[in-house]
Amino acid sequence: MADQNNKKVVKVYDTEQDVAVSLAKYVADLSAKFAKERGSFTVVLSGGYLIDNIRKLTEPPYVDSVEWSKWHVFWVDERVVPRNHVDSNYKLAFDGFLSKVPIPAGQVYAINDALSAEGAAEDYQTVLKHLVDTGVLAKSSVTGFPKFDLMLLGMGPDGHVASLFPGHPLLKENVKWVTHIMDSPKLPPQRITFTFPVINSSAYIAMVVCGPGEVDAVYKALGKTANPELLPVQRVTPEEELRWFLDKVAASKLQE
Ligand SMILES: O=C(O)[C@H](O)[C@@H](O)[C@H](O)[C@H](O)COP(=O)(O)O
Repeated sequence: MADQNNKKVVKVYDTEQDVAVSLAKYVADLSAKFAKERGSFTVVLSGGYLIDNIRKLTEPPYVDSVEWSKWHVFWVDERVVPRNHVDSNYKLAFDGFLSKVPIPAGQVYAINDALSAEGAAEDYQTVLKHLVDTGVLAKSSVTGFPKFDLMLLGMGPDGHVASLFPGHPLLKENVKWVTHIMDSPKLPPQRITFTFPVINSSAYIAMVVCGPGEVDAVYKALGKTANPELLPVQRVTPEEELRWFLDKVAASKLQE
């Protein structure tokens, strides 16, 4: 299924293993493209199952063939906990991915865990502004917001992406690049998150959803019945391509 108008591609694979294989190739191809075109590759991670879904990148051939030295790694959202806490998205990514590939430590932009939620969001935005000024991070000529090369996102059962939850006032934030939330319905409650203008200024987004937990949300987001109130995930419209990676279980209602 491909929709040229809004640059959305929906791919359904038999198993989660097939998703992981295809996702690794997709990421590696984009890494090669941006390393060649821009000399750097800016990749945004989320928490949840996504880190497990990208595990094939830590294995041959990718662990040897990807130009890891060009990678700059960011988080679309982070929980306000110490970096070694079990709830930390940084820890999740480090244990499952970053500790297994040779990305230079100075190119991994963790959230400052010594600050409050508000302070950490401001600090992260300052880091991003500096990287735009130095040309590591591109800037969208359409929106003026930073333009990440690739965001790797998951979706929650309520259709949330990053820490942007249904009905929450933060969905409307259109000035800040990074903001904070003190009342996240998914615990822990204090988080920092990219805003929609930043998410939607990115070049490519992979939306990775496998297993039974999000069957209804996938159907609401992609099914034929129009959903009167847009889920956060339905507001995701990157500049080049939004590609859904689903396994058959997650897509089961779509295929009825
Ligand atoms: O900090 C977080 O909670 C994540 O970054 C969040 O945005 C996640 O990607 C979705 O909630 C999907 O989570 P699952 O993959 O666990 O369903």
